[in-house]
Amino acid sequence: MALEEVSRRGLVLLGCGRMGTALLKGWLERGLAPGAVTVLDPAPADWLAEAGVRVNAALPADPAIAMIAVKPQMMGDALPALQALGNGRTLFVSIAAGTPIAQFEESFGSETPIVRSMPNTPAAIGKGVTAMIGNDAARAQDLDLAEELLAAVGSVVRLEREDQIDAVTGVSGSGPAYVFYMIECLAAAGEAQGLAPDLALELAKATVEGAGALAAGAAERPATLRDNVTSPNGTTQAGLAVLMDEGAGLAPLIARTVEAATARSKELANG
Ligand SMILES: NC(=O)C1=CN([C@@H]2O[C@H](COP(=O)(O)OP(=O)(O)OC[C@H]3O[C@@H](n4cnc5c(N)ncnc54)[C@H](OP(=O)(O)O)[C@@H]3O)[C@@H](O)[C@H]2O)C=CC1
Ligand SMILES: O=C(O)[C@@H]1CCC=N1
Repeated sequence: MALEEVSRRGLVLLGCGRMGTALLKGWLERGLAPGAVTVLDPAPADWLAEAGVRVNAALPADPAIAMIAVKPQMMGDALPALQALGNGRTLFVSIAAGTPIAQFEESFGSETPIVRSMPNTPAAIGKGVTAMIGNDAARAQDLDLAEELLAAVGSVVRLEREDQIDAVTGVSGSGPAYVFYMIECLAAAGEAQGLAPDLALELAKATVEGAGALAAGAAERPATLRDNVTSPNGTTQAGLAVLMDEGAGLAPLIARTVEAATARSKELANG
């Protein structure tokens, strides 16, 4: 339904880099009309015009959505292009890390409905997860529209407070990169144990894919699924003794990783 409304009224995408592309590809594949999309980007990729998307064209009069997908550091340069849509019916949806709602209200007016969200790149294949929260001007139907749009490319959670988004960024916004690195490390470790590089990578990718799908679909908690792999005094137990070491294992490492990303999100918000 959201994609129908957006196809009718239009969507402006400010910044079409890695994350903007992931979302847009997800929406186009799920039925968003390419001609309803206006991309504003200084170096747009060729596929956009080829797909029928309007590129660096005039703003539509009353688009349903103005999506902000530029780097936090580019906001000052980029936001004026959307000025004309402020304080109107257009719902602004930001995906930018570390950019508070207050900054958008300052740019576009406090009557502007704004949703701040944090998606992740698996949205490109409909497997993203996005957390979102609206400002005071965002009415129930605005939040529903944002949620439906984001739900077209994965799952959506609504936050209670804006400051939760820093930790969300540290966990799920940045999280795909941690998992990709896990794949890299698993493959490299396989190579170190004598496997050919292609085989090690194939095994690592398939293992993460399969374990992720199993965890997502199972009624059991991940700890139970882990136990199911672990035979007493077997190979997994030997491996986990290293990975679950209290001081040097994965838990403290991941805790520090998420803490650093969360701290960086807060830092970005303070300029
Ligand atoms: N990548 C990710 O996994 C995620 C990113 N985000 C957020 O999404 C936003 C975009 O990140 P990401 O896609 O990775 O970054 P990218 O650099 O890949 O994309 C940003 C795009 O904006 C363009 N741009 C720069 N200046 C302007 C301008 N004045 N007007 C319009 N477009 C402009 C850039 O063009 P050029 O390259 O030519 O400068 C680029 O194409 C960030 O705020 C980030 O925090 C959120 C969740 C996940
Ligand atoms: O690295 C970043 O700052 C962005 C936000 C979450 C993922 N990428």
